[in-house]
Amino acid sequence: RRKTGVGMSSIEEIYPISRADLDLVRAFPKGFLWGAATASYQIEGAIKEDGRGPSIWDEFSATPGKVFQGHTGEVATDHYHRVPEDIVLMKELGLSAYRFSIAWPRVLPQGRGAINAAGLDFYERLVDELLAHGIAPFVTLYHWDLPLSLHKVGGWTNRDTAYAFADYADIVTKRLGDRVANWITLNEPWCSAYLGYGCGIHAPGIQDRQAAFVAGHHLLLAHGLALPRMRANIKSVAQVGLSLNFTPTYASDEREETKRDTELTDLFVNQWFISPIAHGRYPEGLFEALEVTPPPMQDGDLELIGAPIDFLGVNNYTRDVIRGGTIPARPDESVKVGPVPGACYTEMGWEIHPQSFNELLLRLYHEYGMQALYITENGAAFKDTWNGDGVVHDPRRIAYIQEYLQAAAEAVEQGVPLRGYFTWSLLDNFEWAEGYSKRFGIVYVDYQTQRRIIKDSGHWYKALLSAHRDAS
Ligand SMILES: OC[C@@H]1[C@@H](O)[C@H](O)[C@@H](O)c2nc(CNc3ccccc3)cn21
Repeated sequence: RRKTGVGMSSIEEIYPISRADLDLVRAFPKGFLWGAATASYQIEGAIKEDGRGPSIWDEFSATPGKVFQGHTGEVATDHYHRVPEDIVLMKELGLSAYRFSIAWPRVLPQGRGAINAAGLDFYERLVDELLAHGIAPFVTLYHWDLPLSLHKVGGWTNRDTAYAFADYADIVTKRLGDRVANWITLNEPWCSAYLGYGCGIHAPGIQDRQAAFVAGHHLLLAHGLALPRMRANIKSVAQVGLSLNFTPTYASDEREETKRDTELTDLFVNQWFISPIAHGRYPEGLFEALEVTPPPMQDGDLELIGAPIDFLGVNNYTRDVIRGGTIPARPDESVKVGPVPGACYTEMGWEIHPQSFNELLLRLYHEYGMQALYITENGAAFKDTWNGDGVVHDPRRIAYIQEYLQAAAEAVEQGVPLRGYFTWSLLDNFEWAEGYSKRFGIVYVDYQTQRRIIKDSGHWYKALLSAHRDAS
């Protein structure tokens, strides 16, 4: 074990940080939260244990052809049985916060009605263990694992599901609202709506654009209905937000059709959800561009949806470069060009482009008036290999996080109210339709043994977080 080459303090770690890293962390204010993120279906396993009910992802991943090599979340990283060791790992990494999601079907196996005490108890123990280790819980209430019984009566295309979500949020915040100060209602409703009901590559696997917009509205309504119920149960200092995914869109050339298609893609990918949340209205031209009719709304819906949030969770990984079609292509069919000369890509085929991350943060602050932002997901999948000892070299992930943090630091210096950063992900885990073929963790998981091995990026992240503590 050797001391860092240039650190200000005697940080003992396997992976040295650079002078540039030390300058980087100084850009972030005292109290900036450094964390890692996960989600229930991707890490817990134990899908039939202690009264958990089935979710749409249980059914979808068990359906042949839906997930890479038929992988499922049945075992995942077995986190359900490894909470104490995984929290020791978080402590070892020096995390000041941990973002995780609660599985709705563990708490309400039928989605509504009877509460599964063992499910609530599991999350209470998880929260108490985090607090005992000085790690702030950031709780996502919905990260895509909808109770199957609600899907059977329409899922997110049924307005009642929004009311069921508000009841679920009420139950969870009644139990944990005295201890959890950071709440995220929904993770990426765009993915739930469009990937789940529009193109169908995610659960429940429906291919119907109109249904996607009906589902999207009910997801937003769920958020809006839950807000007051949650605020009644949590401490006055606690904060509630939601996490939205953004993929900034750039024109590949100066042609008018390219500029038009780029703007329409931006409408569809980036404005669809932030506009109702920030401005209480859907973006002008969205429904026409997608050739759908406006989803059924009731009076008061948009006011509920546009109620103030305390922070916006920003999930960003990449950008899209668009080339215009000769006829107006629907934005969900826009032509994404690649590879971009000189660009680098992750294993997901996502371009590494920190500049677009910086520009996104500035836009969310200036155009949408967000008064507090957390990066609730940012990270990269690369071909990580483990040779059976305690080391996993992942220099490209270190470089990716360094570059994106540099872009975030510049946004902070430009006045963006960024309060924290959660890398995706703490652990390698079930990557939805890609199964276990894609590794995003700063900790490697050997799925044969469930052994956790901190990657070089985890050691580097630990040293960076320590340097920030020393510099604050
Ligand atoms: O793919 C990595 C993670 C995933 O594991 C998380 O559960 C999910 O919250 C998540 N969202 C994104 C970004 N979303 C996105 C959506 C459409 C195209 C590209 C990225 C990446 N990720």
